[in-house]
Amino acid sequence: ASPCDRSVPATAGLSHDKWEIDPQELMLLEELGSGQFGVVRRGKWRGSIDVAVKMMKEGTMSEDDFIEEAKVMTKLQHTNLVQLYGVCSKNRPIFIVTEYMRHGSLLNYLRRHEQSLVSNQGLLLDMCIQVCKGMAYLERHNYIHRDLAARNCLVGSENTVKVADFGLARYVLDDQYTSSGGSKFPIKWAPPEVLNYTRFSSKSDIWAYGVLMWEVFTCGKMPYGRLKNAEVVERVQKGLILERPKNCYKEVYDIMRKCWSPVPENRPSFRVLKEQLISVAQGLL
Ligand SMILES: CN1CCN(C(=O)c2ccc(Nc3nc(-c4cccc(NC(=O)c5ccc(C(C)(C)C)cc5)c4)cn4ccnc34)cc2)CC1
Repeated sequence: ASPCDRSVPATAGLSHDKWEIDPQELMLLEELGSGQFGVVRRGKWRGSIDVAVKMMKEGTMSEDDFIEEAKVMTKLQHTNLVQLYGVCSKNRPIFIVTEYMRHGSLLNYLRRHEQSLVSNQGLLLDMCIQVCKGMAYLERHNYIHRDLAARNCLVGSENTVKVADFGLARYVLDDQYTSSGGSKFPIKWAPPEVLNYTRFSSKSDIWAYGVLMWEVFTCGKMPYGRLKNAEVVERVQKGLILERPKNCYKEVYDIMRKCWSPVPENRPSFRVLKEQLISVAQGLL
């Protein structure tokens, strides 16, 4: 019945949990890759909507806590956030269903298109601005990403770039990933207060965003090259920062450096950063 049909009670259709997706409405297609949690596949929802389906390997995440959080995540909606459509939580493994991004991770995209991107500072800056817009939305909603990096952003059609997996890090059970001493902890994207006290905040997301800008302007190089995590921790605590990428505008590098202020409060907000990046983009083009 159409929503304006008076004969049907207004709450019809809301009886089941809105964030719960019926697996029978999903058609699973090719594998897109596998990550921390297991296999990710492309799919079709209700026959026509392109989706990505994360099939959560048992024992990799605290599922009940995540399912609870999914209700909040589905409400976070922005053109630069990969939209969570819902979860299939009635059987195992649980599925996380999101909008589909056809060009894969930003990191792989940068590496694959280095030749055409390296001379296109305008496009690189635009990618950074898109990520900043998504992060400014999360900041406004007091939502911390906790693992912002080019590998956790995705590229869709027309060079759209979106932030993915925001907040998901809280539900990972592998303490090699969750503890700052673990082998899988993203040390190279972490500020001093996270290295020392695992104190996450929107200001620690800002530090990670500065490293993501460095990844973008180097077309996907590994920050600090082959340095071991312990050596990076030592350098960051001594106040050493990443060098200016080759042919990266000075104004852009100056903004990166502000994201790496040792004191969290001295780092800009995503709201301020967005304005600064847009004015640099206008000044350069
Ligand atoms: C021409 N090229 C051919 C090759 N190619 C692809 O194969 C390709 C195409 C599209 C892809 N799209 C997506 N790929 C993924 C995907 C694929 C593999 C692994 C993952 N990531 C994960 O599984 C994962 C990410 C983060 C985390 C924590 C919690 C640690 C932060 C844990 C797990 C995501 C998710 N998506 C959500 C929306 N769209 C996508 C991924 C890959 C890209 C295009």
